Amino acid sequence: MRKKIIAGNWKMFKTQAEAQEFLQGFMTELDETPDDLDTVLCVPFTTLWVMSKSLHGSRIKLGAQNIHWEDSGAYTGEISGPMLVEIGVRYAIVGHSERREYFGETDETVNRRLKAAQRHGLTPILCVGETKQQRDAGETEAHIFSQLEGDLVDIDQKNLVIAYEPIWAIGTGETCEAEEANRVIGLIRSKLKNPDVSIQYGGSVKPDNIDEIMAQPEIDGALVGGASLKPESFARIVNYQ
Ligand SMILES: O=C[C@H](O)COP(=O)(O)O
Repeated sequence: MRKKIIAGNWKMFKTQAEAQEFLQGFMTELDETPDDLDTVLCVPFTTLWVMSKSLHGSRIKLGAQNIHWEDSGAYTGEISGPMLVEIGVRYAIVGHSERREYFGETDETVNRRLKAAQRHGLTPILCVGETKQQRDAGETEAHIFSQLEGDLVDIDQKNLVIAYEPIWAIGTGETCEAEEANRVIGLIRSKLKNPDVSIQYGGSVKPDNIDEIMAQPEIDGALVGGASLKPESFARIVNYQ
């Protein structure tokens, strides 16, 4: 059965003090979440530990924004599976378009990072999506299929989440129409071996569009950037109707 997963991706925002302040407000605003919904906060590495302590015993799960393919080694600036697992992390975003664009992530390194996450029992959230140029050129499907082909080589699809994030909708306020996101996510699902993989939509998800997004039959959740930074807006998203 497909699980619903709403994850906040804080990107490079919030100090430890700001993270704790967020949590106080967020917990107050949050309704009782249903059993089939995972709420996840993917926070910067520096706030993982304090968040892990604060979230102990709560139903909110912790996520990292990246993971290295090796368990240890001379990889300055990277973080490994054992380091994340030790402090209670459960999810790891892999292959976000910002990692692909600014930090040279390729389908091959994404594939290696996915394998590392699974090896350590973490659930990877694999991000795929097209640029505006690719969409305008009618290359959306071909691009996403090519990403999936490279990223998913020898990946166990039993412990995997995919996020469809059209790059042109990230941080722009320009949301992909819910029906269109539903269509692309259906196409992504048609390429998977396991039909029960949860597939999220990401890209300018806000309190005022989450209900329509979550009403789509193919969409199992959301990966939320900007709107996950404010307690009241992220709580409204998690409390979707
Ligand atoms: O990981 C989250 C996405 O990049 C979406 O970001 P956004 O909600 O600010 O558009």
